[in-house]
Amino acid sequence: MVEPYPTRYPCLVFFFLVQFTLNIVLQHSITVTFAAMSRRLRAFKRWMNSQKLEWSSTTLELVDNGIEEGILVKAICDLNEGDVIAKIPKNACLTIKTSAAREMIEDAGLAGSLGLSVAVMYEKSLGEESLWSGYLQLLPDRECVPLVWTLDEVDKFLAGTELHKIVKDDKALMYEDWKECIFPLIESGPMQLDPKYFGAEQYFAAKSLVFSRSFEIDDYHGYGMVPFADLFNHKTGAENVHFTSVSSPDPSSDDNSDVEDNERQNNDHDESSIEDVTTCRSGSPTALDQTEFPNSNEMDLSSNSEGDSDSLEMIIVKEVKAGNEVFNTYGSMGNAALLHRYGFTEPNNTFDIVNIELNLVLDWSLSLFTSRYFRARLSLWRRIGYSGCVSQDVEYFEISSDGEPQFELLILLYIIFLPDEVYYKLNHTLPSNGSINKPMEILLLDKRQKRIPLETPEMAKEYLLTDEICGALISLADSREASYGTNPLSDDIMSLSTCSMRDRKLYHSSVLRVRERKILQNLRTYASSRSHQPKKGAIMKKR
Ligand SMILES: C[S@@+](CC[C@H](N)C(=O)[O-])C[C@H]1O[C@@H](n2cnc3c(N)ncnc32)[C@H](O)[C@@H]1O
Repeated sequence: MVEPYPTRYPCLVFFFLVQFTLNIVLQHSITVTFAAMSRRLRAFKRWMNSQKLEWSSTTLELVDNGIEEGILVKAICDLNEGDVIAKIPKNACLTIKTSAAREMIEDAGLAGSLGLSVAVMYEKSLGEESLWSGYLQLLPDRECVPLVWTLDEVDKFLAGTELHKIVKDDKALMYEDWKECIFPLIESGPMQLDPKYFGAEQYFAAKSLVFSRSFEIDDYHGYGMVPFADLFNHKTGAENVHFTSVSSPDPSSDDNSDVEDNERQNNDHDESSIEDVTTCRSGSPTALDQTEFPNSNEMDLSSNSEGDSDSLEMIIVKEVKAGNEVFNTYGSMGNAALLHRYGFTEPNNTFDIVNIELNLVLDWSLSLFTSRYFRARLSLWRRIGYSGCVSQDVEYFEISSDGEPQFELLILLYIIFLPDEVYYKLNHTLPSNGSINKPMEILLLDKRQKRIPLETPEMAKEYLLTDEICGALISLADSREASYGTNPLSDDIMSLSTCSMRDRKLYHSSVLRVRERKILQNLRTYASSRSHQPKKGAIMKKR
């Protein structure tokens, strides 16, 4: 007879019972978690109403994917260019000026991202009492940017990448800021701050939110946290909304408004990075401490000056079909900059770059030339008017995602390889100071029996890429690659393919590492395809 239950296997019954109960508990806890998620969204919506923050819930859907993945914004119906999708009163933005800690922050002389971080910490410390509690409860405690990783994680995940040193410097500099500016406020400030909310760790957490979510509002408010506007995710070069803090009398009648916005945004970038130094591209990360507010958030948040200049507007700049996510752009950034500031990367980011430090060029040159020789050639390069990019006192050259080296590096290598007679001739004919009009024509003098078109760097490149220089580029790529350790790129690619995106630190640092190593591979291909000799560095007698 078959027994109704397999009582002969009591252990098995027990096992099934435990598993059944566990499943119910697990399902319940998942439901509870997501219920809590939508609760936080409901609370936020109520808060927006209380602040007269206008948006249409029949046009846009706010989707809560949980603490890890956060919120995203979807279009419920087709959205067309020019549609205003939100109107945000400036008073609803959390800034130094609007915070209850304004007096303390201003009296302590704190401004910029440091002051705004203190405002965020203060409002968080007020809990339900804060005017922004309905907004703050929606935000993660911190953004998962490398700044808030432990030092061990920074070493483990970022070794060799463009971010390794920068993040370590960030952490040290920001700790100094905290000690110098915030610790005294806890000790003897006017507001009896609770140390539990104002420690170094809380400061780093607030700073991660400020860097990843703040926007420039206007001259009076400066940068601030802009509720609702900060819910849009980023997509490089494919944004749907614009957001600008520039007030124009009537945006619809201002034909130049787009141009002006773009110019302002570019200026924002210039202020905060090294782009103005040379022809450096935009993918390079800079220490957060130096960048102040890297997020120029290019969404169109225009001051509405028709009747109420106290509000900001978000406008659709590229149509969105119903059901699709509505994206913003945080700017044109490589993965190092994206990971640094926002804690994520994009798989095929064309703004990716790798840097070759001038020191690496020096190290390579010492295998062929004396240090005196290198310094003399470097000095000629500078006298002609060239320099690399500079960040935190480090001079470097960028290699773009397709492996193309920065023009200034090619010139430096060209000068290093100039035959002595040409070098001496050049050195003596050049004025000792003052600018040189046509440096390329001077440089390529020895090659100019026939006319060489030098109107653009592109034209000149063909003449600069000698076999020696191509060999040097390959050697430099090899030296830069050594910083990633001894495992081959294929190992990194394999581990990335098996890594879950939910493991954010590992996943995004792996994307960064693989992309950088592929750029170095592209640099080798770039050099090999232009050289006529078998590659593997230039073998020369030491001069
Ligand atoms: C201004 S918030 C955007 C809204 C955010 N998703 C939320 O939950 O509120 C910026 C953060 O969103 C996330 N994010 C934005 N765009 C992303 C993307 N393309 N891929 C992955 N994460 C993204 C990152 O964590 C980033 O620091």
